[in-house]
Amino acid sequence: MNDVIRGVTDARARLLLEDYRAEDPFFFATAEHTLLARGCYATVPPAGDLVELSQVVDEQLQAARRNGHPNPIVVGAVPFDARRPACLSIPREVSFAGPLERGRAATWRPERYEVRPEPEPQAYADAVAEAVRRIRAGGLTKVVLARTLALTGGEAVDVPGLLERLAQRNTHGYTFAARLGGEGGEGDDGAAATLVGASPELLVSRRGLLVRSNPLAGSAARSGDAAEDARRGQALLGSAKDLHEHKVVADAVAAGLRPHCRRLAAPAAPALLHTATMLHLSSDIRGELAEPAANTLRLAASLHPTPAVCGHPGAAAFDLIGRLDAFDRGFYAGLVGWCDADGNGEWVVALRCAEVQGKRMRLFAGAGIVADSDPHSEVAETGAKFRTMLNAIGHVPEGAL
Ligand SMILES: C=C(O[C@@H]1C=C(C(=O)O)C=C[C@H]1O)C(=O)O
Repeated sequence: MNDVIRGVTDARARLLLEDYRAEDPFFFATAEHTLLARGCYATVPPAGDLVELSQVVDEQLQAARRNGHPNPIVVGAVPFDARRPACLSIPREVSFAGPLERGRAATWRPERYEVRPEPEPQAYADAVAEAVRRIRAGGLTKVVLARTLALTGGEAVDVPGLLERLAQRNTHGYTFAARLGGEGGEGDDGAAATLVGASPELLVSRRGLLVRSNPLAGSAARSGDAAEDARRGQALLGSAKDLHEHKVVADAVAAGLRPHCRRLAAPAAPALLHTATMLHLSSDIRGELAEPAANTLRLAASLHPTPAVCGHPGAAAFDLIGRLDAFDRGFYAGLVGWCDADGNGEWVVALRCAEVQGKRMRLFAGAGIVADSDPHSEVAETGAKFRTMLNAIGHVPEGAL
C-alpha cells in the first residue's frame, strides 16, 4: 500500500487548486496554506457525539500510522448537529503548499440558475419576529436563525470552477470543498454532494501547544465604496446591539477553551474583520494548551456549536432553531477542516457555503437574533451573506433576495 501513498509533498498552491477534481475528498485553502487530499485510505466510523468522534479520529490516525501510512490526517465535515454522522476520512495522499495568491478574475460564462428562496424572506422575517418575542419573554438571550436559496441550473455545477473563483476572491478566509459521501450525500439523481464555501470563521486551530479561535458575530454588508465601508465599520464597532451579540460568542469561546489552557488571551473589545462582501466584529483568541494537550477535534467539541451559529444558552437556542428554521441545516454551520496524528489541525465553521449536487445547489445564510433585532434587517443581512457564493457563481439577482 505504501507505494500509492505519496505523503506530504511540496507543491505550489495554484497547482493544487488547478489539480482539484470534483471526486477528490477535500480541498482547503487558508491565508497560510493550501491542502489537497486525494483518494480514500479509510473512512472514520460514526460516533455518538463530538467528544467520542475526537477519540475515534485519534484511534484511526494512530492505527494508520502503525500500519505504515507516512502522513495520516483526517479531513472532512461534521454536521451542525454533531450527533449525526460526520463525513470524515483519511485520504491516501495529501499535498500541502503555501497560501494562494489573489487570482486574476478568470473569464467564464456564468451559468443561469433558477433561484428559489426557502423559506420566503417574509416567512424568515416572521420567524425572526417570533424569536425576538421569545427572547424578550426570557429564557434565552440569542438565537441564530438561517434561510436558504435553492438554485437549479441547466447542467451539472462545475465544482472545481466554483472553488477556484471562491478561492481567488477570498484569500483571507478559509475556502473549502468537502465531498459528502455516504448517508445524506447521495441524492435522487445519484450524484454525491459536495459542501463548497469560503468561511471567514475559524472555530479552532492547534499547532503544537498553540491554540487559536476567531469567533465572529455582529455584521454589516460592504457597500463597494471605501468611505461608506469605513462609516459602516465605525457604526458596527459602536453598536450596542452588535457588541452584545458579539460578547455572547467571545465569552462562550473563551470559557470553552480555558479549561484546556495554561494561558489564554482574549481581547477586551472586538476588532473589525473584512471579507469580500461583509464586515464582522471579530475576536482573535489565543492560548497555550496545558499538557497533555487535547487534540483539535476535542477542542472543537468544547466549543461547537458556539453562539455564533446557535445561541445562548446553547440548549434553549438549539431547540428553538429546530422549531423556527424552515429547513434541515445538514452540514451548514457545522465544522469543516482537518487534523493530524499529533493532534494539530484546523476546523472552521461551515458558513458562506452551498451544498452542491448535480444541477442543484443550496446556499445557506444565518444571522444572530437578540432582543432588539429588526426582522427586515436580518433578511437584508442574510441576503448579503449569500453574496459570497452568488458572486462566485456569477449570479446577479434582480432585486432583493
Ligand atoms: C450564521 C452565519 O454567520 C455567523 C453570524 C454572524 C452574525 O450574526 O453577525 C456573523 C458571522 C458568523 O458567525 C452565516 O454566515 O450563515
